Amino acid sequence: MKKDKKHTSILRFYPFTKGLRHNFVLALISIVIAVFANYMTPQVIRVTVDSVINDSPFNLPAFLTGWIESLGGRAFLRENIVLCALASLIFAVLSGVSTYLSRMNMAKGCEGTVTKIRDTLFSHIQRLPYAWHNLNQTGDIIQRCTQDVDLIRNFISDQMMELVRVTFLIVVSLGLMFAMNAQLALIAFIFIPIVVGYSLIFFFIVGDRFRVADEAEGTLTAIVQENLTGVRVVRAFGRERFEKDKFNKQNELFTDMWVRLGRVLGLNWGLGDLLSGLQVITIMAAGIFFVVNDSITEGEYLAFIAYNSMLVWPTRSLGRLLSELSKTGISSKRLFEILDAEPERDTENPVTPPMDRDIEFKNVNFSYGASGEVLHDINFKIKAGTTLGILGSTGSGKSTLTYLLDRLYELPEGCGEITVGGVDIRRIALDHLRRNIGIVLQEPFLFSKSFKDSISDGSDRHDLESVRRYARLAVIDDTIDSFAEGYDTQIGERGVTISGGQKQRVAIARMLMQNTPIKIFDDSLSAVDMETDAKIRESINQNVHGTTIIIAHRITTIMNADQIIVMDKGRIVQRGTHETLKDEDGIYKRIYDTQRSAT
Ligand SMILES: Nc1ncnc2c1ncn2[C@@H]1O[C@H](COP(=O)(O)OP(=O)(O)OP(=O)(O)O)[C@@H](O)[C@H]1O
Repeated sequence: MKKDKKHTSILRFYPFTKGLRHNFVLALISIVIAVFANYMTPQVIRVTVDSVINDSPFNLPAFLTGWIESLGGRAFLRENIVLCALASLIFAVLSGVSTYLSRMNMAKGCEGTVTKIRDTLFSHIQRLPYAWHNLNQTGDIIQRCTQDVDLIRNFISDQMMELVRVTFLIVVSLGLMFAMNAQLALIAFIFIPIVVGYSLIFFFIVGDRFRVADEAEGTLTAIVQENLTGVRVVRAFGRERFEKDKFNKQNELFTDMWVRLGRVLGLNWGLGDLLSGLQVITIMAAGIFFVVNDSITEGEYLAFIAYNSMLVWPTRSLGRLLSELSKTGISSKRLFEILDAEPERDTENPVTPPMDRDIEFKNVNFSYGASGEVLHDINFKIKAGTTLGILGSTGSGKSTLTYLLDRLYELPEGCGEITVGGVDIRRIALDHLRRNIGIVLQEPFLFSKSFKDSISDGSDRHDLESVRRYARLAVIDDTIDSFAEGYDTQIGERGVTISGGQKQRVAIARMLMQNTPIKIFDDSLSAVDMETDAKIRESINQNVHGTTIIIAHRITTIMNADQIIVMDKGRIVQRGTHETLKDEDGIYKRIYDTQRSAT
């Protein structure tokens, strides 16, 4: 995947919060109220100890002192000491309710935002070019869409709120401590820049190690995914041991990365705890010294210790949050590497011409990149409604012709032209182009659905009878009926396993049902026996209309085509009909003779 050189900040996710920002604001307000309520309890203790139990004057804002005096002052509170406990209870309830409201609003805002991120990622991936998918490992993409999105979710739901809360806690704690005793507060404060400073150093070290660990995990996921997808090849070639070794090696590398990351995190937390412990002991000892010297009252000392413990925890959290933030930064960068990838686009003012017209390749040259040209000077025309057969050795460029026609790969300007009805396909709306071209691949992919849904592609427009009609054309009807649940039989992971040839025939039925004016069979009869191959071709010839391209290695599959081209090393080396080519010296005749003598 192309590495993003730009500074990618988590702030780039801000647009995804649209429509949910009120939830974040409410969560923020609730958190501030909760912090305020938390901080009031030590004040209640201080006033109770110093001014209700002892005789110090009420050190409170004027309006509160006035209100207490109007009730009857110290004497009234001593008689009704339960009121002091009630005040604590009110603040505890206020804190609980506000915490609940902040969590609830945060969950709404966060889950809504993450849902949008996931939706955007998924639909963006749908629109990314086929070439992008070929270049990037599926496992790594899955890992980014799950694990990295989860880290963003953690950031929004926990870290972001925590950052606000912790900053607010630190500011309020320090404010109250400075108001009570500036010297003692200064001692408490000195530790903060030290903890935050060393956390910043870890922020960069952790970020780097996390990136390496995350990439290693992406590779590990890709190995598992490849192994599961290619399970048949693994078994058939006895590659289990090789695959296991490959997995173990990557697993060890991945473990090693996390152990190294854990070591740094452990050091970070350990050092942080040590510093926090030192700070608490220092404040306790200094506080006692201040009480003995009458610089602060006992109530103030108790409140001070309470505020200091409230300060220690957020300061530690700030350090932890900074190291977590560096992980989030890496994850957001990895997600934006996907989101910034250029999707497939139509040209300006795309056209939607009729597609049941002649197809023409004119002077087409093509390469997949640095690997050299795979198509050289390709010229041919398929008259509308006729069939073109393509024969050629492996790697001669047959499939590339169909990729270009379907614009799975774009033919660059200056590399020739492909037209349908005289219109350059680069000007045709992609959606229109692909809706009008049906392709069956050699190894078709079938989703885990019933036979009926696989053939009708889940569309409700088709009843069983019409599905059956296309299954018959693809000579798969009898096979489907032989399953106990017939057309409702589930195929794939949760259902029956069908053979390669059966898969090809289901895919052919699916394509025929789409009834596209252009149909491509890319070596899609390779896994069926010759007799079935003949039956399928026969039924298609008689019942299906439109322009057809058949790529095959078997002469019998293409021999009835209106014209045949023979490809070799990216060039058309022969063209004609079966009748002309079978007698012409060249690849076609050689293959024909070989295959004829083998039957
Ligand atoms: N996505 C790709 N990236 C780079 N090179 C590719 C890509 N796809 C195919 N090629 C190369 O292009 C050449 C033509 O491949 P293509 O699949 O078109 O051949 P083919 O004639 O269809 O082969 P086969 O009969 O084996 O399916 C081959 O050398 C192949 O390695």
